[in-house]
Amino acid sequence: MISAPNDTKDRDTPLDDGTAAHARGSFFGRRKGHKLRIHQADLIDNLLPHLALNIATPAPEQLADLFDGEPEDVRLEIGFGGGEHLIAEAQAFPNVGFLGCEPYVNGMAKILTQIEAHSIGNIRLYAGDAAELLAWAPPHSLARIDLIHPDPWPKRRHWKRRFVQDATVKAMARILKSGGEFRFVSDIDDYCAWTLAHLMRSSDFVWTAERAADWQKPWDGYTMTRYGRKAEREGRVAAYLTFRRVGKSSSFRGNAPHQS
Ligand SMILES: C[S@@+](CC[C@H](N)C(=O)[O-])C[C@H]1O[C@@H](n2cnc3c(N)ncnc32)[C@H](O)[C@@H]1O
Repeated sequence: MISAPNDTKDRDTPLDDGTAAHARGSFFGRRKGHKLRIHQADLIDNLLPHLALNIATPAPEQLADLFDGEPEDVRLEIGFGGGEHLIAEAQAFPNVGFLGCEPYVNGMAKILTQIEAHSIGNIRLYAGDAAELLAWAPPHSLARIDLIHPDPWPKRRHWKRRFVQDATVKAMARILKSGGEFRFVSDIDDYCAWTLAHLMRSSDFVWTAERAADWQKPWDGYTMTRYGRKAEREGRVAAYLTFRRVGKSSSFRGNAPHQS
């Protein structure tokens, strides 16, 4: 069964500092687009259940246990869209386990097609709101979180819909290992400034850039996504921001079931 996005009102959440409130409302986009082709619908029905995370049950102590073999690290990509970047990373790093989160069913169908075509074994999927996944994952369990061209919500009255909020920054800090990375890409200047402001006022992260080239150029081996290509075509330049998780989180001690 596909693990449906949970209604967090009806279950205990590990966090009570605002992340739960955000989890009730972090996804504002479309869940469905054009009708799926027959094979895509078949993959949703028959392949996705084998790869889907079931966040209604507690997370394993080690996220590596979700994968065959012993991945050396586990990473998460939030809102992978058509999955171009996630597929390329999973192929480039076969010893890493990847969690991909995307509520848009047509994106999920696209990535399943690629997973099947290339027999990729190191991706697990969640077809819901990433804030729920952040609340589910055990502390210090991820080496990296990627957020690539998130929905920009440019109007001021919609800023609260942006994925980057103080609560999600805290939630990411909780589950990233010390030294782990949060990578953010956007071609919307205002969202980049917003993200810098949110991450820099968190004592859990430092921005790693030392020179302009560090945020003006993509990382080595970076695979451009559909939205990245669209931005380039339309003349918008993306920024590539890397934040490193520093120290150990203390904000969540005492109220998280998964304590290290
Ligand atoms: C602008 S698209 C970018 C897709 C892809 N990363 C790319 O660069 O082509 C943003 C994606 O984030 C997904 N998204 C939005 N809110 C989300 C959330 N709360 N959790 C997970 N994914 C989300 C949307 O469904 C959409 O596919």
